Amino acid sequence: MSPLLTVRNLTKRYGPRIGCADISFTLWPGEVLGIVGESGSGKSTLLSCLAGHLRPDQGEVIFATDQGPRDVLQMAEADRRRLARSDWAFVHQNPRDGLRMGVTAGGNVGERLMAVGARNYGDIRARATDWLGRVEIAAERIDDRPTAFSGGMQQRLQIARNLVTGPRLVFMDEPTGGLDVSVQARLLDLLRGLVREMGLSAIIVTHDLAVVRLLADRLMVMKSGRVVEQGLTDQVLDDPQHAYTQLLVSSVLQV
Ligand SMILES: Nc1ncnc2c1ncn2[C@@H]1O[C@H](COP(=O)(O)OP(=O)(O)OP(=O)(O)O)[C@@H](O)[C@H]1O
Repeated sequence: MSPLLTVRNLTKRYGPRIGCADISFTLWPGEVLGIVGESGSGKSTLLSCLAGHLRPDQGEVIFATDQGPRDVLQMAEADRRRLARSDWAFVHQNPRDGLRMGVTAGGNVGERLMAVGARNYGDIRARATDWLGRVEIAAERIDDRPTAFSGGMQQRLQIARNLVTGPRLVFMDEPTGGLDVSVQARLLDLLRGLVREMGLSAIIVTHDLAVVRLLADRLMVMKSGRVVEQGLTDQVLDDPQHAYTQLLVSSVLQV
């Protein structure tokens, strides 16, 4: 088996300030990597660089495309966009950033299928209905706009919109952030089911250790733009080696 994603020495500065520095890791197919750290540790910067939303200053991001491993950073913009559409998904913390609020729930899901070539209306609607069900949105809401949905429903719709095309790599930025605790628990449960069932490969940024405990196979702990510790999730959380991770785990650092 070859890696799905290989990241080498990724660095992004904002003027003199470090966004993230010298990040290297490998993601294997079917693996979920959690990235944790307090606010300002560089998690979002790293995720944005990986997903192509931000141009790093240095480094390599090698993705296993259908045509073999390619450095995403060296690709032509049009090729990278095509790859992002067909192979990747990005779940934003705020569903408004990942949904089209003026389009119906069914349209939000169906549009992604059309973007990768689906043309048959009946088929698209059937698959959209199926996916709404999988994220626990009643079929009768298919023609409602997300503006009529609660925050938790909007987030579940965003997840359906992102997973309907069967992406090979899913980026998630604080997927349960900004929701009530009970809504978070339900969403987390749903995500765990989908991750297992679909064998998803994902990179999840969060400051919530409960999220990574439930979803991530492996964990990367960031501080001041650098990785201070990485390993299997249970190992890192149960026996943290770095003093900063120990603080995070003991909840002294509430972020
Ligand atoms: N657009 C920007 N311009 C200048 N500095 C930035 C910018 N975005 C982030 N930074 C800085 O880069 C560092 C990493 O920030 P980043 O937002 O990646 O951290 P984070 O761990 O995602 O934090 P949060 O959880 O609050 O989103 C911080 O020092 C931050 O101030």
